[in-house]
Amino acid sequence: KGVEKETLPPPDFVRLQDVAPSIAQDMRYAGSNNFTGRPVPGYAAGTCWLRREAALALAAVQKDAEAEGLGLVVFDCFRPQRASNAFLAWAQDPTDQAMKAAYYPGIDKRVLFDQGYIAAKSTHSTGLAVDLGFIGRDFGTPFDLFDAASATDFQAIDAEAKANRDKLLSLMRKHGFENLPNEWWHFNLPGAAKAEFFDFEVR
Ligand SMILES: C[C@@H](N)C(=O)N[C@H](C)C(=O)O
Ligand SMILES: [Zn+2]
Repeated sequence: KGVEKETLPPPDFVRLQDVAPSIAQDMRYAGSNNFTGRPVPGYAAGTCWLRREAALALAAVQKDAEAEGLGLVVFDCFRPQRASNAFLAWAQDPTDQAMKAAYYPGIDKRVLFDQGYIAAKSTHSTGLAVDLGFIGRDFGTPFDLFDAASATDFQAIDAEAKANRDKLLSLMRKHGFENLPNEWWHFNLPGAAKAEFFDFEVR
């Protein structure tokens, strides 16, 4: 399917804040604390927008997490197509290595797309995908560390980090999400790859 050029969120998109206000939001692409080192085009604000079904499923995950003394924090939600386009341009610019040490120390940025760490047409642009963790918990690697150690079932991490990955995976699966195996933080609802893609600005 093509990308819908919308200026406003479609009616079946909601702000996560309106559905699950206790979920923390640390929307990394709206600021400079991300692998590009600067705010990403399309994120005018650090607001988590999702399709209603994804937001409701995430609210159910949060309820279960809170019952175990945990709290979710989201790092990315809906991602406008123009942001993915900017990621592609960034990956093709070898002169910009400002964030290499922090985000892709062992890999050439030009192969990040081929190796599946970033998608040219991302499920995030359907509003059915989310990047997240638990507040204050160690997952063995930081969000968006593009490295083999970020694979969800990577074994050579300490027991506490492994337990946190396993707990996040089981809670997300319980409420219908699928995980991207090479990134412990990335989840989407089934069918996201074939859903409609959007390009409205995040405000
Ligand atoms: C870039 C990372 N946070 C991510 O979401 N990766 C997947 C593959 C995507 O871009 O859809
Ligand atoms: Zn993601």
